[in-house]
Amino acid sequence: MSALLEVSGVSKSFDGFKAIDNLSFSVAEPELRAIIGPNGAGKTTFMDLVTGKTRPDTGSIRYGELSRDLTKLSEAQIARAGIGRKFQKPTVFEDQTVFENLSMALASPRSPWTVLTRRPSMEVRAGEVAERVGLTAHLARRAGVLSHGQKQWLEIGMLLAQEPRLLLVDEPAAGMTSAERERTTEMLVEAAKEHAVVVIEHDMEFVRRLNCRVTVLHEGRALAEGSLDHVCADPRVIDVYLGRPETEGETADA
Ligand SMILES: Nc1ncnc2c1ncn2[C@@H]1O[C@H](COP(=O)(O)OP(=O)(O)OP(=O)(O)O)[C@@H](O)[C@H]1O
Repeated sequence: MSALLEVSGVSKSFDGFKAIDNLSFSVAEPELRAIIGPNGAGKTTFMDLVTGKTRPDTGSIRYGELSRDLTKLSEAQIARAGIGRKFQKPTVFEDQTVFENLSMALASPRSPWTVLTRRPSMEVRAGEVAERVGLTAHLARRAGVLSHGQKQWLEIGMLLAQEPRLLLVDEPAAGMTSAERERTTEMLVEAAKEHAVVVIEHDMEFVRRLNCRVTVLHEGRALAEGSLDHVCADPRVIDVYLGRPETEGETADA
């Protein structure tokens, strides 16, 4: 495993308020990483910085073998470089079928080398992606009639179809049933065998099932990093996020 993304000494202020404060963070390829932390810790801002939606005041964000500085690239260039982002709310084309949604995503691969290689047909590839996200039986259905969880899976599928190297996923479990949450963890664990996957999540059971390295953000800094058990035992993490057992247990502030 080598570092795919290397964030070094990044700070970002909004009207004098430091949302990200000298943050350093790296992710390997492949790797599954969870980011947890209290509201306002800077988790979304972190994703905004990596995807070019927000520019850092200081620091560098390097990516890939050529260590390209993402702070110099546009959002579109960053997406084309293989960084996919899933926002909290699903954004699928509700009037199109699952197959059509996946086909549209497949038609615009992010990685330049995918267009140079001979590819199986759209039907085959859409079928493969649908299987990865548990939607094989729903290919002909309109996306609008899917459950919330299925829409989230479809969007994950649309991102996977574009063959990202780094996938950023913001609170995928929100609003899902427990069965859907379980299926989603399996999906992300599977995806992280090939890609770098960074997941922001408040649901601690979900994070536990991801069984991966966890970074705790607090006031724009990485407060702790390691296994979930390791960070959960850190008194600083208990103070700012988990709360003492007699008050909140592991529920955090979801
Ligand atoms: N565009 C902006 N303008 C002003 N302040 C901002 C902006 N974006 C973020 N902030 C502030 O930066 C801080 C970090 O916000 P951010 O949304 O990154 O936190 P978060 O960890 O994602 O929180 P949550 O868990 O609630 O989503 C917050 O205090 C927020 O109000």
